[in-house]
Amino acid sequence: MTEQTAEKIRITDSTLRDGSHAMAHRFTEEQVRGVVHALDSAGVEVIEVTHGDGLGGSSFNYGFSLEDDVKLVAAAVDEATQAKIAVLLLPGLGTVKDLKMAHDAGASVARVATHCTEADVSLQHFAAARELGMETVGFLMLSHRVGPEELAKQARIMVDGGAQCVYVVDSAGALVLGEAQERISALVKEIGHEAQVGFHGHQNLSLGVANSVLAQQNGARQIDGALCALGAGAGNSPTEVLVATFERLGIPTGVDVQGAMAAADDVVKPFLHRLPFADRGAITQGYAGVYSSFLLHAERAAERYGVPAHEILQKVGEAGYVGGQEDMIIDVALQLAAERDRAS
Ligand SMILES: C[C@H](O)CC(=O)C(=O)O
Ligand SMILES: [Mn+2]
Repeated sequence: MTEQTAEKIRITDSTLRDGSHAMAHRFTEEQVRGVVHALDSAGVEVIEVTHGDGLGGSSFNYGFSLEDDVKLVAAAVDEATQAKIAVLLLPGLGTVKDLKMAHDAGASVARVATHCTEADVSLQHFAAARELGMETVGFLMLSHRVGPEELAKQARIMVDGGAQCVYVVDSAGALVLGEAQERISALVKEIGHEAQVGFHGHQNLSLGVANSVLAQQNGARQIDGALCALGAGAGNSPTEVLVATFERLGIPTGVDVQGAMAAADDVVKPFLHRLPFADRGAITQGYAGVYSSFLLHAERAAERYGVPAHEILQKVGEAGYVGGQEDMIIDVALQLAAERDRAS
């Protein structure tokens, strides 16, 4: 083991939020308690618990949750001894009222997510979160869609609005090494003296962990992961791999590597029906820059209309659809089915 003298980074585990996409939002209270107990015991400091699309996400368009978000947040808070419980909120989907209810249930970190060019819609949610005394984190989704300078300007808007950290969110798993690095550097330059910078990776091109290491080397101090990579698309950077890799690099995370590996293998793996995997659909998401949470929606449309999921995702990428436009997946599937019928 290398001697650890570098600045500590904070791992936020999103198994119980990004993993909700991969679980079709079917987490039970028992699963939430088991995962929180294991992560908390391993020393993970922040655990995110919400519907995959955040507070208020349970709906026809995004998929209904099995259990109410606030009930799961309360269970997570009850189970944790040291970890803070975070919630995600997409303005317009989740409201300030939802945030207050999550706060009343014990959530202490508010992560407010917007499309990478729409930071201004987060302002009232940051103000409300700060007023509630919550820690605030901004999430700039689909960060590959704009260049580093524009992304840094959006991060500035979030920080001026009350964000204490802003994440480069590689929602499509599309950022390739230097592309992640230059976005992190631009944010650190713009907001680094006032706020932290974070990185949220997806494994569609299998670069989540490598991009996270580059993010840390370029000044990111908060990094997201999920046990067994459980997340949308090919999943997130696996928490257990992140902590093992950072330990080998001499970067302290405060997380016990054996504890994280046990949490993945003994707690999460047994309830998974399918392990996140870079199959043709997920790779297409990274390659064509498609929002990872569109995967299951595309697979369902593929089955319903008899067209390949990867073809739907390729077209969705070409059209540039963003989170919230899940209904367009059906539209694309119908167009492909019509083309197929004309051709035959
Ligand atoms: C709502 C999204 O799933 C947030 C996220 O994790 C991402 O964009 O990636
Ligand atoms: Mn994600």
